[in-house]
Amino acid sequence: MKPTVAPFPAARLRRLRGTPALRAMVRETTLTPADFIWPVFVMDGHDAEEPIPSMPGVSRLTVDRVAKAARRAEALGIPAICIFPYTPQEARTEDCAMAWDPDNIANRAIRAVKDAAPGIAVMTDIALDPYNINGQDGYVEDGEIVNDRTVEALVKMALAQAACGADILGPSDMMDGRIGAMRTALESEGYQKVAILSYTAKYASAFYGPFRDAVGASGALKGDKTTYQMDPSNSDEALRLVERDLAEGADMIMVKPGMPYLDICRRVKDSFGVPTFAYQVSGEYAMLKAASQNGWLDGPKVMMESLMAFRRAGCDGILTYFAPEAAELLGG
Ligand SMILES: NCC(=O)CCC(=O)O
Repeated sequence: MKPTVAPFPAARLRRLRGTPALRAMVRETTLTPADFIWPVFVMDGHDAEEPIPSMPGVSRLTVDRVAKAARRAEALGIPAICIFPYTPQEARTEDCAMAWDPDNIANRAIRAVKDAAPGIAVMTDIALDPYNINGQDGYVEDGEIVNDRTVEALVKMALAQAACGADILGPSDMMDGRIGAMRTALESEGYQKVAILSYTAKYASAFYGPFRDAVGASGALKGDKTTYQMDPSNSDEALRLVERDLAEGADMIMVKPGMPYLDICRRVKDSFGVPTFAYQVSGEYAMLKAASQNGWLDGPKVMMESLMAFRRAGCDGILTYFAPEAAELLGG
């Protein structure tokens, strides 16, 4: 559609920007607390939290405090919370068996949230990195991240999370074939209602640094993730991945990181029209927080502007550490 514009002065585009009422009338994009998924970090212990220095305002929470956070999310109108476990280095192993232990910290948090706030959708993370001795998302054999053996482990992890009541599984590992393998296993084990929000276009990004501090992976990670996460130079490849994940049974797809990849969000939404999410990752959060703490940016304003940008780029929702703060500002 080509907009019609009369010649000046018949057309003065500033007319509709003249007052708050006129601006509200012609606003094209909306942002509400229902657009957010709130990622939270869970750690062992009771009634405690531990601030994450590289993510000002974000703390790791014990399971009981995650349950409290879920009640807060519910009160604010945030529909979903996403759980990430913190694992100390000494608890990481080569076989990653803790990943599918029904009593690992993430699975205990899923159950606690379902108990405390049954109206909230619980999303999980599926990848081996929180449990892996070398911080990689897959098993490492002779220096290589192996695909098929990793997928078998991820399926076990998915089933354990589904058994604990997870509503949305978030495979973030970028192995090939994992969506199909999980979907088949979920169907055959009676978990037909469990949704998959696939981390489909997940780029090998330097913006994940603070997250690795948060989950205890910074010291653990050996090498990088460039043999499985996407090359930041690529865009067509993201569309092939979306097509593949949808064909394998993903219900929703994600682009990650967010702000530097809004072009990908727009292409994905325009090409497929499926529920599309973006992850405003830890580094994006840290940049905005650090600049606002220094007085270089207006924190609340850049937060809201950045979140609106995701919606304008076609995203149906945003995983963001700003979720509670933004929801409060929106009057949630
Ligand atoms: N699998 C989840 C992540 O890698 C999150 C990254 C971030 O927030 O930086």
